[in-house]
Amino acid sequence: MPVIRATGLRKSFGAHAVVRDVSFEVAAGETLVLLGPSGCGKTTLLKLLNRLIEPDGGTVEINGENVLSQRPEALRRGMGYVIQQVGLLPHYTVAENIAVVPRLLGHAPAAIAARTEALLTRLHLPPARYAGQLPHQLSGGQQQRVGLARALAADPPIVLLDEPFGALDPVTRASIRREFRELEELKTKTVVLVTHDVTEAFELADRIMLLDGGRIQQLGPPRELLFRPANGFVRDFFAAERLALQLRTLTLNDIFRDSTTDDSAASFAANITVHEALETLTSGNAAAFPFTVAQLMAAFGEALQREEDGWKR
Ligand SMILES: Nc1ncnc2c1ncn2[C@@H]1O[C@H](COP(=O)(O)OP(=O)(O)OP(=O)(O)O)[C@@H](O)[C@H]1O
Repeated sequence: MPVIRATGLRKSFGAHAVVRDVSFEVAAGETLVLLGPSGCGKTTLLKLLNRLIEPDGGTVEINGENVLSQRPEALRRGMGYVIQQVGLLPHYTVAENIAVVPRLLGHAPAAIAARTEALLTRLHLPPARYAGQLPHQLSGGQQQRVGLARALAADPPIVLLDEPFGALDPVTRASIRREFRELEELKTKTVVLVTHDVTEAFELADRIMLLDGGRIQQLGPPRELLFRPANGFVRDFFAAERLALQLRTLTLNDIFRDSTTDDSAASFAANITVHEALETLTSGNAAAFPFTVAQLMAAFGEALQREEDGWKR
């Protein structure tokens, strides 16, 4: 049974239809990324899941139960929620901010303290230094980490994230994203994440839902949207970053799979991406793999050709 099942969701503001007949499922432990241009309805769709917005039509079921049969407060406590503006309480310390939901749930103070400490440590905010600080004493990136810690504090099985790295510069954004991806805490959770950043979507998603004008244009694994676009909108949406996305999507396994030039794919981690291998090879570690940059790029070119041919067939 899917953890989240949305069926025929519709929402208008006045005459403006913002979400139009949207249906999807999210499996346990899956990360679904809602992607699309500004105003396409991503945030509205996310808020329909935790009843911050009620639909005009359609249903949302969480673990098979219609959300309308649950009290909104109870529902939201089972779903961590991170908003773009972080929304930390300015007069609460970092630790107090993180403890808000566990306190509401009546968790024991000692358990809350232990959990707060563990989360701060994992998010690279040493508790001895940061637990007692106020939000305004932190950088934007640190505040967003606290926002994430707060969403995870009560250990909710579902986490909803609306542009969680939105306020950051690109470099900080990329590094926090890496930490986020490696966070043990999130690997077991069902995550729905909103972004308009294509690279972010490709790095984090198990599946991407690309929206335009309140409708799903395509829903599938990143490589499917890239290599099998369902329509012109999908193709155009990724056009500007196509090569970068292909480098991040194809793995060594993919490009050396049918290759006669190299059959030693098994001798290295074949599930790393071409992008990662290139970074390693060009950062002074030329002996890291049994192939050169030129051989890697040739194999990559051949793999792209195979994908294109497969598409034409
Ligand atoms: N409460 C509201 N009242 C009226 N219109 C709204 C309301 N909330 C959202 N809208 C409109 O609905 C449309 C979709 O908004 P939404 O925030 O879901 O888009 P989004 O894809 O998340 O965009 P962004 O990436 O810019 O945040 C927008 O045109 C917005 O102006």
